[in-house]
Amino acid sequence: MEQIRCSNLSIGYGERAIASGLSFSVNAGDYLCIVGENGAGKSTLMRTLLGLQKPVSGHPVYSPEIRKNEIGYLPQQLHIQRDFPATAGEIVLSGFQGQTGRRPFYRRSEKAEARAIMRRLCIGELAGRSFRSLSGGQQQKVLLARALCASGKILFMDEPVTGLDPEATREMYAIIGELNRRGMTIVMISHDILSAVRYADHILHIGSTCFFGRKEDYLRSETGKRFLNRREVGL
Ligand SMILES: Nc1ncnc2c1ncn2[C@@H]1O[C@H](COP(=O)(O)OP(=O)(O)OP(=O)(O)O)[C@@H](O)[C@H]1O
Repeated sequence: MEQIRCSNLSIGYGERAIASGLSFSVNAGDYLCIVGENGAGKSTLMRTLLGLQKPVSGHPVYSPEIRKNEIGYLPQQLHIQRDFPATAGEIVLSGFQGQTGRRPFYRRSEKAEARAIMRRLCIGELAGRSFRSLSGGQQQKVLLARALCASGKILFMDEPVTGLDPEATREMYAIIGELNRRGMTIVMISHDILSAVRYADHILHIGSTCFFGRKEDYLRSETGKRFLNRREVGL
């Protein structure tokens, strides 16, 4: 089932387009990686898909079956957010904030679900710990758990493994893979092209040349070959 479709979408700021002619679709259960050079507009595209940034022209179309509270977002992390003075449990629960409206408290069912999500990510025992005392990998799992409170169907992630050590990176990819196997649609920006082509089933490459399609076709395409070669020789 198709969940998102973009036809000839232009993204940018004000009148200025950063990337144009973007056409792609995302189906239920897809694992899509968005790749491309620095500054190509990957984060801008993700924010546009989430309705946080106005498109220059065109607009993303969501299936009517997708409700806003079924879409989770793990934004690119800034150091400043990591100093947040709250417990890990409070941070995870705040993922329900979009759904509480004016209600100044969380429902018992929300608390139970937050606990269940934390247990699923093996961070249940961190609930009472201060967020800023956690390691980078633990913090990222807490932020992923927070995003999962709001994502029944689609999870958007902007470079979720940046700054993590190899072990924490492997764990994050394993968790994301497991969520995808359970049916969650994954849309991820990745700088790590080798992991992108390892884990994703679809690739959207934006930049001076664009590509959208299955991973196998990306690997055979000129865009894909050029980008992978450049990365492998460390340019
Ligand atoms: N709020 C903004 N106003 C104007 N221009 C912006 C704004 N945010 C980003 N840009 C510009 O838009 C372009 C694309 O930025 P974006 O962060 O989307 O690229 P990216 O592909 O995610 O980059 P990176 O790989 O470095 O994370 C850049 O030239 C950036 O300077």
